[in-house]
Amino acid sequence: MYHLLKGLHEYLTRKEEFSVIIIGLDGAGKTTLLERIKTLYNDTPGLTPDKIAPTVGQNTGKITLPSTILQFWDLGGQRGIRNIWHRYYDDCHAVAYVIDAEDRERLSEGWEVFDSVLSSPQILNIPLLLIANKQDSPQALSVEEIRQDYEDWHQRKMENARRNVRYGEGDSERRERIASLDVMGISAIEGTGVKAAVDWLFIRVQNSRRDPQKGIGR
Ligand SMILES: Nc1nc2c(ncn2[C@@H]2O[C@H](COP(=O)(O)OP(=O)(O)OP(=O)(O)O)[C@@H](O)[C@H]2O)c(=O)[nH]1
Ligand SMILES: [Mg+2]
Repeated sequence: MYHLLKGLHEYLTRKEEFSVIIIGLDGAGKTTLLERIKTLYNDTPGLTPDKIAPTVGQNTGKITLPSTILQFWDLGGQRGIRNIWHRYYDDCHAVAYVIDAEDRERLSEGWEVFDSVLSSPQILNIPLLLIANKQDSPQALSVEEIRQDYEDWHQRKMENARRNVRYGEGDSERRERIASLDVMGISAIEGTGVKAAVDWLFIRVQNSRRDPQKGIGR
């Protein structure tokens, strides 16, 4: 009887686990965001910004929410490391793509990389959030400006590629995705907007079609 009740209790209090990957160019603030999430949700605080070095490989962090565990995978964004991202695509349940909204010079590079992420078939149907980080900086572009900058960049790319048939392949799906793209502004350093972004991921992974038991590393 004890085992039966224990089993029932475990079943009823079982938490589904979902994997979220955090990607974006080097210096966008991904690790600062991960550590901020840990500080906001866990008893043990994450690292303070002065203790964070560029990521070579990955960092992980887990938070527990009602009926759900979110496992974050913060992947290094340096050029030579980006080619490992795709290994995580098959088994993740959501993608957070972080943009440095302050670094206008690297926005195009950020969109180029973002565009290649969007064209990956493995993550076509999973929730994707574009995060405009560093909103605490007076130089940062706002959420609306970031969205506009991406749309302008994409428009230019389409015009340049008109004659390139290959770019047109699968583009209607990508356009659909862009039209419904959610962009949120945060400051990983100050913590503003971070809970709203986590809420977005939490709600969206619950509705995602991918099997929660499948996650990365399982
Ligand atoms: N002003 C401001 N600076 C930030 C913010 N988030 C991160 N930074 C700074 O941006 C720099 C890069 O932050 P990281 O978190 O290491 O960036 P990353 O995206 O993890 O970089 P890689 O690990 O190389 O891919 C650091 O100097 C951070 O302190 C923010 O919200 N506002
Ligand atoms: Mg990092």
